[in-house]
Amino acid sequence: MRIDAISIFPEFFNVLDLSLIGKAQRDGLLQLNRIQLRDYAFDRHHSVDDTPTGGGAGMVMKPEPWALALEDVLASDDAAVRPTLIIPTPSGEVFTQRVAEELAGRQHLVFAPGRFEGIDERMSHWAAEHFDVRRMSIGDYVLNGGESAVVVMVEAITRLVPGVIGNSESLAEESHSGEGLLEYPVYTKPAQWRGEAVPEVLLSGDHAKIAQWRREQQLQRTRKIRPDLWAKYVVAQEMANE
Ligand SMILES: N#Cc1c(-c2ccc3cc[nH]c3c2)n[nH]c1N
Repeated sequence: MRIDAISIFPEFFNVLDLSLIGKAQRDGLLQLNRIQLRDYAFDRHHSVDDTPTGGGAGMVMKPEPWALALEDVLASDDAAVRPTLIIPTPSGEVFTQRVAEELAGRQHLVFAPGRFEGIDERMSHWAAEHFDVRRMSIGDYVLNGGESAVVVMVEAITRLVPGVIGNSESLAEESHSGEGLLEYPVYTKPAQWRGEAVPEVLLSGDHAKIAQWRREQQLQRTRKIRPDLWAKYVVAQEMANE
């Protein structure tokens, strides 16, 4: 998988060189290119923003530097592959595990995190001629820019690429995977810690009972903590039993 991340703060993505995603890059499973947007602004100050047409507070990012950067990405891409352009925005579709699973199957992802009040709308209209454009939000809260969202999405997506996570079995038991239930509580040594013991069943060696306890914990947690996910789970169970 090739990933291009264009930003006025490309160093923001250095965190992706750590841990498993960094190793996946070194192993050749992922290619992560960081691109400085200001390299595509040719005035004396390499300015990438201007005042909002129609008035209003703040500044808006000009479309031209983005188009020039994206054209360079296209020029260095395999023409047979139509890249997916992900534009982080609070007004986008919600990024979920399902979306991460979908995008993990793509060959080439390009991220365009804006700053200021956002990017001139015409950029995404132009880009739609050359990319599959997805305006994406990582949640209902407001950030100062899209770079944090890119880090979140890249981690959620790339960990699903075969070979990136050593133990792919663990993916199936995680929150929001498979049936959409929350994950069960986990414990390790010591068996007794500051007055609290590990649940007895986990020490029993009875794998069937342990699996049953873990399943019950998933159901109880999901019902208590995420009634929205619980409702979806109940409907899915009813439909499966029809
Ligand atoms: N994704 C996402 C976002 C953002 C976001 C994205 C881009 C820009 C550019 C300026 N401000 C931004 C906020 N806020 N909250 C989210 N879930």
